[in-house]
Amino acid sequence: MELLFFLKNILHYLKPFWKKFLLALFFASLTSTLTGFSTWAIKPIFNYVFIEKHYEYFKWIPFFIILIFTLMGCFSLLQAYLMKDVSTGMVNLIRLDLFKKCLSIPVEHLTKYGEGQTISRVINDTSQIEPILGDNLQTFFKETLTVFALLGVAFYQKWDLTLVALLTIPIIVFGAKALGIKTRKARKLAQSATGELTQKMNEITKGIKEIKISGSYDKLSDLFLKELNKFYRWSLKITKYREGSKSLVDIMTGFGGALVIGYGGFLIIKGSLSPGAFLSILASILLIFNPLRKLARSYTGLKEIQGAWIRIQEIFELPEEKGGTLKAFAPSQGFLFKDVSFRYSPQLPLALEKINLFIPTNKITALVGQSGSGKTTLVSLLPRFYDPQEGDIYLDSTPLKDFDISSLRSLFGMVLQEPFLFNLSIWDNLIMVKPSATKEEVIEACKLAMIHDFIEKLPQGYETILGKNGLSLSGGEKQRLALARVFLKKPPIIILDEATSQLDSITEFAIHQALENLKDKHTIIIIAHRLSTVKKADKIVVLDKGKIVAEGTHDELLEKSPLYQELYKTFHRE
Ligand SMILES: Nc1ncnc2c1ncn2[C@@H]1O[C@H](COP(=O)(O)OP(=O)(O)OP(=O)(O)O)[C@@H](O)[C@H]1O
Repeated sequence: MELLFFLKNILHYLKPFWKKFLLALFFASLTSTLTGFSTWAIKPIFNYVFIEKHYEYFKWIPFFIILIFTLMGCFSLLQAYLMKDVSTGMVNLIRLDLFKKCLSIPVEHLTKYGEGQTISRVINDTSQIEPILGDNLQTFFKETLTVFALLGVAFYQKWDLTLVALLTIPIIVFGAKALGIKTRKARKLAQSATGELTQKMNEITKGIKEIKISGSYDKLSDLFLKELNKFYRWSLKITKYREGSKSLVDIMTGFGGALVIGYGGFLIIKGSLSPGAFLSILASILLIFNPLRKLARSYTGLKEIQGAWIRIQEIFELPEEKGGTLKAFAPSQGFLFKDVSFRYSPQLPLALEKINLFIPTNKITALVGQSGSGKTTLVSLLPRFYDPQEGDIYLDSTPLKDFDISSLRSLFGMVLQEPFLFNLSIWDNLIMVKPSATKEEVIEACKLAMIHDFIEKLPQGYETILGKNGLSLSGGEKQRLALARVFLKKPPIIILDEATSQLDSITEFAIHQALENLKDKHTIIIIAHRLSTVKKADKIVVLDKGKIVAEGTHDELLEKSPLYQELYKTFHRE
């Protein structure tokens, strides 16, 4: 049942390639027919040429053999090429679907497995199944046809002798089944170890400076070695089971051959079987075991794919983001949080508790509080990166859940402390948020973000390709580019989460001046530790351990909020 479900899932990806697949099957059937024909022909040729002494035809036998084998070779090549085309195409479709799925599942689920494990599922697990899928599809269809063709010949010659030879088949079937189950488990665990290796490498490349300074080489190498050893052990087991199924068939070939020779010899002596028929059956039976060996291998291969597929399926089964049908609009009043509580997972404490808050439109609202107080979490609920477990958030008077999710997100522009930049030109990174932007608009946005002069000085200017993840830029330059994106898109709602933390005070002041000018038409939410940047905000919200403890203007809070006073004092001391 489980296998059927899996096959149904995999074969769904075969649909676009069915013509090539059928053509491949056609060539496979030609190869199998020729194999059957060549064994069937032994009897008449042997009896006619050697027993009945028509030696004048003897000279044609080598040509006949060369012709048959050349045709078989050509058909086999065509069939293998087409099958490879089909299997690679299928895996590409699976990868594309996985990629799209990753983009459409909620952030919390995507981060559940860790970056490395997720990447590994999309790239490594699929690449694991590709060669086996190609190999298996062709083996399965071609060898099944060959087995039937050879069985047909053998039964036609002498059915009872053929049945005797096939006494070994149940042993092969049960053996292959048991080994297949073990292979599936081993493949799943080997893939999990590969995922852990990718995860570790991912962490190492991200934290390379800290690792070098902390001198934690040995500890990390040990962890890496542990995963390598896991992979090594499971890979060896897979080979053991895979080769085991082939060896089982080899052993059974001996038994099958012995049975045919024993019983067949007895029939010849008794005079009820001609030597030509005996040879033909013996060739068929011995030839059957070769495709049977491949089929047994193909079965364990199928189980191997199933092991890798279980991990892929886990991603496919993750729920997708659900939105409503309403098209979102720029708020005319603002956002309202009503009794909102949120935790990242059931085991973790509340990150936000009973939040009641109004964020007015076309004003600057600032969120302040100590590290871990819930500021980033609070703003992450607005574009619905996460949904609260309790309470509701409203855009004007409509719950956020009623809006179509992508139209809701299109209202926002966000700049984070570590902005994300693509490995593309500066120009492409900028116009990503507004593909129709003119050169003048882009330059104006960059001037507002105080990055235009810097870009102009680069040898390739706006066409400069950024290093992977924008590594060639300093933290402050990345932040200014990300701010330029926001100035270019001019979205109705702008969220700046520590977006100017890496800028010098003069640049930061100039950017906040530019933001002030946007204030009348845009709702701006700022998270900042430097209180100088939020002093002018229309409303400042003070958070502490996931709760709102005070709200007001800078002056009001200085009077009434001890925590704000404390934060302000600390800031001035710094
Ligand atoms: N993805 C996550 N999974 C689990 N817990 C998280 C996650 N992100 C944040 N938290 C936890 O939620 C709480 C609030 O974190 P949040 O990032 O919102 O605080 P913050 O006020 O923005 O902090 P900072 O000023 O340091 O950025 C913290 O206890 C934090 O450990």
